[in-house]
Amino acid sequence: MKIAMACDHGGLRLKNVLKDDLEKNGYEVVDFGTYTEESCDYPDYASKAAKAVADGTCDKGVVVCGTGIGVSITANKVNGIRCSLCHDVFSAKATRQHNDSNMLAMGQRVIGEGLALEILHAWLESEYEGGRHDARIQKMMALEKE
Ligand SMILES: O=C(CO)[C@H](O)[C@H](O)[C@H](O)COP(=O)(O)O
Repeated sequence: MKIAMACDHGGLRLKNVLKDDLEKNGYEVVDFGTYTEESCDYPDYASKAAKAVADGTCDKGVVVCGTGIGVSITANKVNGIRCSLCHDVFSAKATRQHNDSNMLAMGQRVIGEGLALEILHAWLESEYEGGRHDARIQKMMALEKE
């Protein structure tokens, strides 16, 4: 599975921890930056990862900033993206099972690395349940066409 990743300066350290873990576990990572701690603007990087997921270049995406909020708002502006900001394992599982989330956002200034790794794996390893959730997702995505 190919994972698009991106961050700003506020999420660089956590992104690198998550990236190393993904690569050790056999995932292919495409890292859209940023690559240094120099202050930058999260939309410049989160948008690239989101577009790579939306156009099918990558299967899923993981984005990180200080809070996770800026990167998640950015990613959700791209058509086809359902980016979920998760700081607990229950939500990470639920958003895959119910929302068929295709991107995960987390905040380096909010949670520690251990919990972030648990959330990442819960999210990646949970499957969409379909059924009653299909119509709800279709209604959400129809808003992109209004
Ligand atoms: O978008 C954010 C806030 O919701 C992120 O946390 C950013 O990383 C943050 O705004 C960056 O802040 P900084 O003071 O420029 O480091």
